[in-house]
Amino acid sequence: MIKIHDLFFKPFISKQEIAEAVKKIASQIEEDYQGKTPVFLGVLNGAFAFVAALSKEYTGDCEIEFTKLSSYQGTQSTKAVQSLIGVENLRGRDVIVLEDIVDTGHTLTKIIEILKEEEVASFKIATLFYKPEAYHEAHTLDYIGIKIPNKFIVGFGLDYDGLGRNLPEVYQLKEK
Ligand SMILES: O=P(O)(O)OC[C@H]1O[C@H](OP(=O)(O)OP(=O)(O)O)[C@H](O)[C@@H]1O
Ligand code: HPA
Repeated sequence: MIKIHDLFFKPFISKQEIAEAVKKIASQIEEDYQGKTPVFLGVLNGAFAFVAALSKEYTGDCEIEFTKLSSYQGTQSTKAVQSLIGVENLRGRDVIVLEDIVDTGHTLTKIIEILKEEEVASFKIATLFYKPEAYHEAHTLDYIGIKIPNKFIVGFGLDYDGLGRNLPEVYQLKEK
């Protein structure tokens, strides 16, 4: 068990399970994008670890870009998704959004709105973690690493109030 700020977390997803999920997504994308050069669009901050891991597994041509959106405060999602770094030069490109987690889907909805405005040629969504019980948006997710219950997690890019992103495995909030 670990303590971050005021809360306790228990081990939940191992490094090996994460590595397998990343490999699975990389090979699915490779199969779907043969002969193309997709742009991987990582959503900062949380997706940095997933983008780094996935891009090392991906053997085809790809470009890597980042955008920065923020919705979570503490352990709660807010509907006010702020765009902190915008996207550039995506017009006419095949974009694959790389998210560390899709939870309520508010962030994803905002990204999709932005990609449509940018007139990309196509877009798909890849997420390492997905909380189906929390997701209430209409858009289908194209590549899903690991489905998890609706409980707060940290590690592998995900934080609790700024801490925990550097943990190589994932921990789940321990309920009292
Ligand atoms: O589906 P949602 O409920 O919108 O949650 C998912 C988003 O929440 C986290 O980002 P956050 O807003 O915490 O910013 P961060 O990546 O900088 O931690 C995560 O990285 C996703 O982008
Ligand atoms: O469970 C979570 N943990 C950390 N950040 C998050 N952003 C959405 N869901 C989560």
